[in-house]
Amino acid sequence: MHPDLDKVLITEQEVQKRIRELGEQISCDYAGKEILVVGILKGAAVFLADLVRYISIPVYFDFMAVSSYGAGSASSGVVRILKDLDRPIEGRHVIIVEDIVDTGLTLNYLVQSLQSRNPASLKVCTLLDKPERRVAKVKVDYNGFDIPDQFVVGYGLDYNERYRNFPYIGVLKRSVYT
Ligand SMILES: O=P(O)(O)OC[C@H]1O[C@H](OP(=O)(O)OP(=O)(O)O)[C@H](O)[C@@H]1O
Ligand code: HPA
Ligand SMILES: [Mg+2]
Repeated sequence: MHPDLDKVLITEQEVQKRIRELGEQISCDYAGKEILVVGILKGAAVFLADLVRYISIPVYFDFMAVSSYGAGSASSGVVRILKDLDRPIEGRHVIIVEDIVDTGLTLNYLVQSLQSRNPASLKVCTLLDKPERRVAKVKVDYNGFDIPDQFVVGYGLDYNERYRNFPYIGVLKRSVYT
């Protein structure tokens, strides 16, 4: 285990097993259709890359990059689009793919933005959900794991852009970020 971590919260094997289940569930739910997965950069890139390999129906990719900014480190809920989708999504079955839903502010904004573009359907798939921290009410359709209110890194999740490459989810030591 990396020395900056308190513990491994979800092992590589547990992550992979759960992503396989999510991919199979999505393939079953959308059988006979094709889907567009929208990855939210940068955190969701690792999850999306693994998830799509467990999806057996036709799947297209697009990506968005957003930045939330506010006073200090707390998200203000004001979200700015840094990179928008390459193409319109009207009439398509869209799944937003996130690594984590924390306050829900980012996702709340994204759902509103994409819903206004008239997709045939819009769902949300996240690897991690921290329900205790929720500020904005958002509906999550596919969730890998509920996790406690601890700062986690790995498998796409960063602290100051570090640790995204870990194949597992770990709890970062407080001393690293205080
Ligand atoms: O529910 P919220 O409180 O809005 O937090 C969740 C968002 O924060 C993280 O992104 P971040 O802004 O750190 O960008 P990154 O993916 O590039 O790390 C994460 O990937 C989600 O998009
Ligand atoms: O626990 C977290 N870790 C990394 N990035 C995050 N963004 C929201 N919550 C987290
Ligand atoms: Mg981040």
